[in-house]
Formats: sequence, C-alpha cells, structure tokens
Amino acid sequence: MPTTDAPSGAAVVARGLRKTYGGRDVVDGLDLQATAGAVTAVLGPNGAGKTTTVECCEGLRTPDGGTVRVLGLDPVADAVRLRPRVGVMLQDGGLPTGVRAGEMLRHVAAMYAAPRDLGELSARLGLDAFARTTVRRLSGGQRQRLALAAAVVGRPEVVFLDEPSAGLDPQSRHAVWDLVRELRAEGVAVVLTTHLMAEAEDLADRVHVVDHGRVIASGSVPELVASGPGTSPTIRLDARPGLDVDALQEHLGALDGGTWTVAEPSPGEYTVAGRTGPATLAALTAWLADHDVLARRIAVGRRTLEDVFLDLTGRHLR
Ligand SMILES: Nc1ncnc2c1ncn2[C@@H]1O[C@H](COP(=O)(O)OP(=O)(O)OP(=O)(O)O)[C@@H](O)[C@H]1O
Repeated sequence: MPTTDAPSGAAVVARGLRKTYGGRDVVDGLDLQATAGAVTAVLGPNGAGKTTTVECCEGLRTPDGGTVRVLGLDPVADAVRLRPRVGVMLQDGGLPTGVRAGEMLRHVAAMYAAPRDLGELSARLGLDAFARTTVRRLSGGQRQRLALAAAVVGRPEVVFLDEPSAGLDPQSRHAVWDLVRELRAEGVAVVLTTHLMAEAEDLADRVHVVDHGRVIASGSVPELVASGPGTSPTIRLDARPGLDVDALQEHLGALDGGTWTVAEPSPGEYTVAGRTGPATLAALTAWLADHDVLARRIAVGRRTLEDVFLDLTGRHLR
C-alpha cells in the first residue's frame, strides 16, 4: 500500500532532496515530480546534480535530507518491493560485461512475471545483429540500446533513463524516442535526463531545469519558452567566427535604447536577443556591411528551449 500522500498520478515525488559530498550540497533542497503516462525531463549543465538526483530516486544513493517516494514507497527502504515495478537505465550502462547481449536480456526478462516480447523488443532496438556478442565487445551505442531494453523488458510502471540517447546515431535515437512515446502511451512514468534540447522539446510533457542542485524552472516546453525576459523572436546569424559581439550589442542598443544580448555559443553561430523588430534586421545587416562580414544565414525565429536553458543557466562552462 502507498505510504505517502503523493498526489494521484504522481509516480515519483522528491521534496527538499539533499545530497552532500565532501561538505558540498550537490543536491540542495530539490523538488521534483513525475506523473504516470508522462515524460518528465530533467535538464541541467554538467555537474548540476541530475544523476545524483535520479540515483536517489532509483534507491542507488541514500539522500542526506528530504524525502523521495516512488509509487508511494521509499526507494531505499522498499527497494525489494520496487524492483519489479521500476526500470533503470544508468548513464554508464551498468551492465555485466562477460555475458552475451542476447543471454543477458533473456536472463533479465526471466526475472519478471510478464516480460515484453523479446523478439519484438530486440527487433525494434536493433539488438539482433549483436545478440551473440559479449557485452564488453559492444560499441557504446549498442550498449546503450541493450541497457534500454533491459530497463523496459519487465513492463515497469516507472522508468528512469539517464541520457538514453547520448552517443546514439540518428536511427537509434529515433528508435529510442519511439519506444519512449510508446511507454508514455502505456501509462508509464518516464523520467529522463538529457543534454539534447531537441529530445526534451520532442518528448517531454514537463521539464525541470536543475542548476547547482536545485530546480530553477519547471513547466511544459511551451510554458518555459513563453516565460522569462526575452519573449521576442531571436535572430540567428551564421558568419565568420570571432565577431565583436560587444560592439554589435552596443550598436543595436543605440538603435532603440533597449537591452540586447549578442552571443556566439559556438564558433561562427550567433544569437541576437532583444526587442526584435523590423528595424533590427536593417541595423544588423548595416553593421555587418560596415565590418565587411558576409552572413551565411540570418534567421528570425521563436525562442527555443536551448535559449531558455542558456538564459537560466548562463553561458559559462562547468
Ligand atoms: N560519489 C561522489 N563523490 C563525490 N562527488 C560526487 C559523487 N557523485 C557526484 N559527485 C559530484 O556531484 C556533482 C553533481 O554530479 P552529477 O553526476 O549528479 O551531475 P550531473 O548533473 O548528472 O552532470 P552531467 O550532466 O555531467 O552528467 C558533481 O560536482 C560531481 O562531481
């Protein structure tokens, strides 16, 4: 029986979660909720505390404070009861390395009362081609797909996927995304961490943005995109790398006295955010002409989840 007053449909609830390493709170009073029949994405910069949080929810780490309930149970104290109901895909795969891939999956499936059809699961994740290969000899992407299959083969009610498509080729990524959508349609609560904004935009019903061990924003993707200071369209500019972004920022500010943020998130790719209007493009192209810069592409578009993420967490490296 449930041992907590979790809201109905809330399959995972963390309240005030805290985890400390070496006197540092790497998870610092974090609140998170994931519901059945929905995909909940946890986004955050490197080291933000995502894996630590998810592993506390999986019962693999013991929190130093706060509470976690999964299907109404304590993931550490009630680990045995939760095991058949929860699927876990760890970031490093966490698979035994000495067995053949196919044998491993059959062995995992045999532990559950009503496992998925192994033939169907293997075919859709392309596992047949390497079923007779030992896990240690699999490529990174093959291991990822095997780890995903092992996480879902027992028809769990809750699935934790830590960066499920990291390092996968586009074909595999789409196969993983299709499976995640199917899990949601079956009523599974899917919690995934990811660095791929497209993955979160495509799949997530709800996003939690984590930084410094806390949730700093939550909502659906449309809610997050509509929030925050810069709701006007962002201009994306491709041109030669190393343009003087401060000078361009100042030039645009002189246009309307507004605040502009010009950044070069990757070499030669710029974003220009502010109160974008028709005159902005004219001012931008005039500045480019003055500096003898031929743009390869100028596009005006809505804010994306990546814009929101960078606004919230900053542009410095972690
Ligand atoms: N067992 C541990 N001992 C000491 N420090 C740890 C331990 N596990 C995690 N940390 C630290 O906790 C912080 C959060 O790590 P965590 O793996 O949760 O981050 P993350 O958000 O998943 O990062 P990434 O996106 O890089 O996977 C990091 O600074 C990490 O070094």
